[in-house]
Amino acid sequence: MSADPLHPPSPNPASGRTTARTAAVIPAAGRGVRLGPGAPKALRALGGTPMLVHAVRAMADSRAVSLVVVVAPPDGALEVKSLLDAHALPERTDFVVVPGGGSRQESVKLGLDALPPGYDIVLVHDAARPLVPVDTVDAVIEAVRGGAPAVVPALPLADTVKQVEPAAAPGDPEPVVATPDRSLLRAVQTPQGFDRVTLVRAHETVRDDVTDDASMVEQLGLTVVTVPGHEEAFKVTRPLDLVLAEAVLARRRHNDGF
Ligand SMILES: Nc1ccn([C@@H]2O[C@H](COP(=O)(O)OP(=O)(O)OP(=O)(O)O)[C@@H](O)[C@H]2O)c(=O)n1
Ligand SMILES: C[C@](O)(CO)[C@H](O)COP(=O)(O)O
Repeated sequence: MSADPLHPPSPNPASGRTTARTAAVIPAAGRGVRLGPGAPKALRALGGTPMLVHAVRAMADSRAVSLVVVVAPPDGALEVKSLLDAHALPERTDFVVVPGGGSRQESVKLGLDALPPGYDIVLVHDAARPLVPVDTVDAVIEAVRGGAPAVVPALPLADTVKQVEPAAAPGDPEPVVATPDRSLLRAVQTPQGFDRVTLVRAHETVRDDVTDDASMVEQLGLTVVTVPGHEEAFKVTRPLDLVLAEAVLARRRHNDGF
């Protein structure tokens, strides 16, 4: 049968397959240098529970997610395994823990390598985004099921953005060279969702250091699309973020009657 030019084959093998199985990879091997001294960031407490446990629950809360691969600090896989065993997690979800690498990108690749066959859709979610709502997770999965090979949750920017040149000497002011059109800029979050074949190809092909997985798919020349992100999916990066995360969690618990 010859190819139909009006209906080319979908670039996404998971397209339209509402039964496609979904796994989440959670890179959690970072130190959290910007958060300040202490345990590895993913293991620090938020509302008395390690941030990583919140992030794992956020993925497992989606009924579509049946496997979560946690990428632990390189020497902390056993500790992370015990931690997950000690916390109540949904029984319908399987968990795998693997040691991570020296960069986020390496850690995600190690998580992908540990994925068993049979999962066509893969989410990549930062342990450092413990409060992402399940509706955001499900919106990402739906968009991948709908045919997009790569999907990112995104929010408009609240601040005006300036492009600068490096300062002439440390401590000197940086000259502003441009003010990009803010209406066309987005801050992207996780989970980012992918058809598995595309994500594996991106990690095998792209050698540049990048800060998110979607940009690797962009480098393959494929289209990445956005779905609405959520303010509560923010990344705990600096100390003030942890204060905000505690406040958001306390409000949720109050609203839920805990
Ligand atoms: N070698 C690394 C580095 C980062 N990550 C993970 O990637 C996510 C990205 O969040 P980020 O705030 O960049 O985490 P850190 O790298 O830990 O932060 P910092 O740069 O402040 O050390 C985190 O869940 C982090 O654990 C990882 O799995 N492996
Ligand atoms: C993946 C990410 O969270 C999307 O916003 C972000 O790029 C991670 O960047 P970081 O420099 O590792 O914090």
